[in-house]
Amino acid sequence: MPADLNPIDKAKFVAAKRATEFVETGMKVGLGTGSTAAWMVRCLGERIREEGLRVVGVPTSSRTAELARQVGVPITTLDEAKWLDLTIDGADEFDPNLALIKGGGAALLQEKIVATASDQMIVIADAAKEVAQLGAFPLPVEVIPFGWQTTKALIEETLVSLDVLSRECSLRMNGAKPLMTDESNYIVDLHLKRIGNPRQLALVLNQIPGVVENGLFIDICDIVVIGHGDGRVTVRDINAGSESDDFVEFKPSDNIFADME
Ligand SMILES: O=C(CO)[C@H](O)[C@H](O)COP(=O)(O)O
Repeated sequence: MPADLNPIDKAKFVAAKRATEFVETGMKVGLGTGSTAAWMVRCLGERIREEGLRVVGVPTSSRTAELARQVGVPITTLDEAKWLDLTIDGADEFDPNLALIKGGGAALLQEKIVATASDQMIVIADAAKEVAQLGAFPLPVEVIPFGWQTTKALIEETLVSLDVLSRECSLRMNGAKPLMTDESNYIVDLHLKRIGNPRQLALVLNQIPGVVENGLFIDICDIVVIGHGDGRVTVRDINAGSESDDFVEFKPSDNIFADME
């Protein structure tokens, strides 16, 4: 077991742990992807073992599916579950309206499908992910491999016309080869100026032939749980217009690190 976590991982852990308190027995839960979502899956596994919580998860990536199996979270497919009570996922950036940039872990397509098929989406993030305006984090766009260079050129043309392009878009690589998503697509990362109108950009991008989905999540996230390195957690609910702070005890059990050994 790691002796201790660095402040960022601690912040991710406490956000994840606090968010799992929203999960009740009998729920169908979308399981996000990424390092913060991985803590949430581990914390859910712990609640299943220790409290007998009964849930079924729908993973948003093959990586999350593997972790869920390892830590004892039962999983099913979205087609089987059809509609979910809750999705808990990480984000690369969130703004004051809880618009998000996601896809740093290349799972944005399944993440958007699963979150949209949920009554509620909770984002878990360390405080560094909060921004006044989206756009510092490169915006991931999933494209089909066929003609990807043409698609990329069309994306850049569109970004120039909207005056948001900062520099040339890049194809995400995995070593010497293009990174392949779980759906066998590519990811093009868009390097942008700050995004003035994320809703417009999301719509325009998805109209370009070859684009499968973009990493802007607009009007999908309901609650953000923000973790801080000292164990403080802020819960912001956009629909209720509320915000509250509390502390989550940082006491991960030895078991929770089992999959990391
Ligand atoms: O969108 C995602 C994966 O596609 C992740 O949720 C996002 O990249 C945040 O990851 P992390 O929690 O590791 O910072």
